Amino acid sequence: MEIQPKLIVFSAPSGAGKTTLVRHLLKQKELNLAFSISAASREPRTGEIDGKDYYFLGLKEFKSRIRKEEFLEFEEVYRDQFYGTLKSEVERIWALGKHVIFDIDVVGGLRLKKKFPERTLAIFVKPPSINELQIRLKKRKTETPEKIAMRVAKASTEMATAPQFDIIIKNDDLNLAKERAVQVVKDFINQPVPRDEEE
Ligand SMILES: Nc1ncnc2c1ncn2[C@@H]1O[C@H](COP(=O)(O)OP(=O)(O)OP(=O)(O)O)[C@@H](O)[C@H]1O
Ligand SMILES: Nc1nc2c(ncn2[C@@H]2O[C@H](COP(=O)(O)O)[C@@H](O)[C@H]2O)c(=O)[nH]1
Repeated sequence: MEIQPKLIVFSAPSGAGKTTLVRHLLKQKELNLAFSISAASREPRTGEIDGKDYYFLGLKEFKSRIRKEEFLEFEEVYRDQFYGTLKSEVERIWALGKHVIFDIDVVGGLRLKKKFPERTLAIFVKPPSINELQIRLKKRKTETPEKIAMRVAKASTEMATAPQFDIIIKNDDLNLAKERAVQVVKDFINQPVPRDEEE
């Protein structure tokens, strides 16, 4: 049976738990999801693999790809740190007959929703508080204190975008959040795409 490929977007402030929920969903094979590997201008963290976690392009190459209009969306999420979805990445996943799942910032998430309104489910992951974000990021040990401060400083503006998303998942109790994520994604991919957005 042919599938109607969809876009599942997870957006939130840094530390809310997007990656954790997306990884959980990718383990549910019956959902037929593939992760959209974003391009990033930053350096890889210890353990991150080029072509698996991100396409690590560096700033010069990233800007050159912007000029060549290779992105479906991109954003300077933090100062001099660009992230974006390459058009080729979404095409690659759709050619595999899979739905695309994204872990991207709130601006990028809403941009994709605007581009493909009917075939996108835009999910906002809501942390219990901004203070909790700081605690989680500290525990994650991937960012310097300065970078954590920069990420947390942006969080309240990002939280204000929550009502523009289709669904808000509160990520306080992680198991409950995982269950709800599986349920809403399952419901969405089982819905038909309205005719005007069919290819
Ligand atoms: N419900 C939760 N309770 C406690 N810790 C959590 C919960 N959900 C996720 N975490 C932890 O919080 C940290 C941040 O989670 P994660 O990396 O998934 O966030 P993120 O939104 O993807 O952040 P970023 O945008 O920086 O990539 C991780 O160490 C994760 O294990
Ligand atoms: N607009 C986009 N935002 C993206 C994309 N890929 C990741 N991101 C967001 O960047 C921050 C920081 O990520 P980190 O890996 O450095 O912690 C986070 O909010 C991501 O969701 C993208 O393609 N477009």
